Amino acid sequence: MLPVNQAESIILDLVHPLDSQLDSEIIDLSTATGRILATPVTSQLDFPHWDNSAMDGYAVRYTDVQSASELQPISLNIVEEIPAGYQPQKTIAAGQAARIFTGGCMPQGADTVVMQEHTQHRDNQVLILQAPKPQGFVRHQASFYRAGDPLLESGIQLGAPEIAVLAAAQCTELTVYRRPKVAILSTGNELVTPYQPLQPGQIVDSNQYALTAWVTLCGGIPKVQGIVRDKPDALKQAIAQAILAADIVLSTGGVSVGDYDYVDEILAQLDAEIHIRSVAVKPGKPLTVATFPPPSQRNKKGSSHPVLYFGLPGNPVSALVSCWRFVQPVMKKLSGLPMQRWKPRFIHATSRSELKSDGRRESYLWGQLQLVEGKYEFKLAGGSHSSGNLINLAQTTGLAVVPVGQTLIPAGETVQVLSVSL
Ligand SMILES: Nc1nc2c(c(=O)[nH]1)N[C@H]1C(S)=C(S)[C@@H](COP(=O)(O)OP(=O)(O)OC[C@H]3O[C@@H](n4cnc5c(N)ncnc54)[C@H](O)[C@@H]3O)O[C@H]1N2
Ligand code: MOO
Ligand SMILES: [Mg+2]
Repeated sequence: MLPVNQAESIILDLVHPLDSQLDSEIIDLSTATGRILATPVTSQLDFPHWDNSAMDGYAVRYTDVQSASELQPISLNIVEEIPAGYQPQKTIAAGQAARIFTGGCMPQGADTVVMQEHTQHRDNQVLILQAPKPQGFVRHQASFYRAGDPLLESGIQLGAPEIAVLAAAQCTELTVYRRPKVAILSTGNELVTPYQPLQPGQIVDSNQYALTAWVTLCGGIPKVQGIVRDKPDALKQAIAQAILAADIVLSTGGVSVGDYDYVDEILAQLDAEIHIRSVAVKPGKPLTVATFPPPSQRNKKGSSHPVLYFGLPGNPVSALVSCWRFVQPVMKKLSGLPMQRWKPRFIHATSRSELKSDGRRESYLWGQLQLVEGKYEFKLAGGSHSSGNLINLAQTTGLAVVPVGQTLIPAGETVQVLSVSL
């Protein structure tokens, strides 16, 4: 059994991130949410595009109004009205002002905006009741961003603010990394789909659904391979097919020492290189990690990297915890995210209850990470912490770690919690 940190570094060393040229695609802005830029983006537009007003008020020449006060207001002639979207036609001369609204273009000659609250409007005249700051309330062209400068770097994942920036910059075609393809297969004679009636001894293949959901949330493309029976020939065929379909293969079940646990044997028959067979982690001890050589014969578009195979344990909690702990950083690293985004995130939190372990394996206890008055707390899920109990896994946001050699973390103590949120 490998210690968790050793397993982690072996696994992460096996990952070849997608290639920014060979593994990229051009997509439209409207479908870009969640995608990762493969090339930097530059805009040909300045931000703001032109000098404009930050307030509803009057565009003036600062020198005209610098001495204005309530006692000695200064009167200016209004020569034009400038709502947003209107191109000013007049140049503001001495003694003149333009009525202007937020977002309106500054007219020639004016350099300052006086907010409406510091003025009095009479017919076509405005009284300035307070001296503004020079250039006050003017948003100057290119003061936020200058055309041609770098706008967004490659490796950035596109969320709402980035999508807004790209839209404003009229960058409507984007080069992003393709989404990693992940083949998912479940092994087990006892498995049926959620749509089939259960016969005695059968259970539902929940892992297929859990992993499909998780891969989708990670930004991958799940390639659902279905249920494979615990028969060597069927398994061999299914694994051979899965590695053709994907960058990563996730199988569940069949990796322990039982008579029907064939995964490792089949991987060896298919000439996979097996890097890990078990890890000192609870849950998730039987974890097989293997690679298949690059698919050189396959006439596949994209870079040729080894296919990474994860033989995850069948127990539903073990399968998902193994994914969170070991495969989540793999997915992120593969996807083109920079290191600070793919490294597992451990958070110091105060445990609300005592956390127990047998001390032999690094134990991961599931529950919720909560921010209480600015500090993280860990709330252990109630009920059994058996790796077969997926029921209380619902709503998990963190996994509290009890290190090897430790059997108890008392309530109120600090614990390291792996955040599983994406
Ligand atoms: N003698 C030993 N027995 C076991 C050991 C051990 O060290 N010595 N390790 C135990 C641990 S820990 C785990 S974890 C499991 C892992 O078993 P496998 O990966 O071989 O998985 P299976 O035997 O196929 O199934 C285990 C369990 O999970 C259920 N299962 C399987 N697939 C699914 C699925 N797709 N959806 C939902 N549930 C699934 C299956 O019915 C079994 O109950 O081995 C222990 N045994
Ligand atoms: O490792 Mo198993 O996952 O303890 O149940
Ligand atoms: Mg088994």
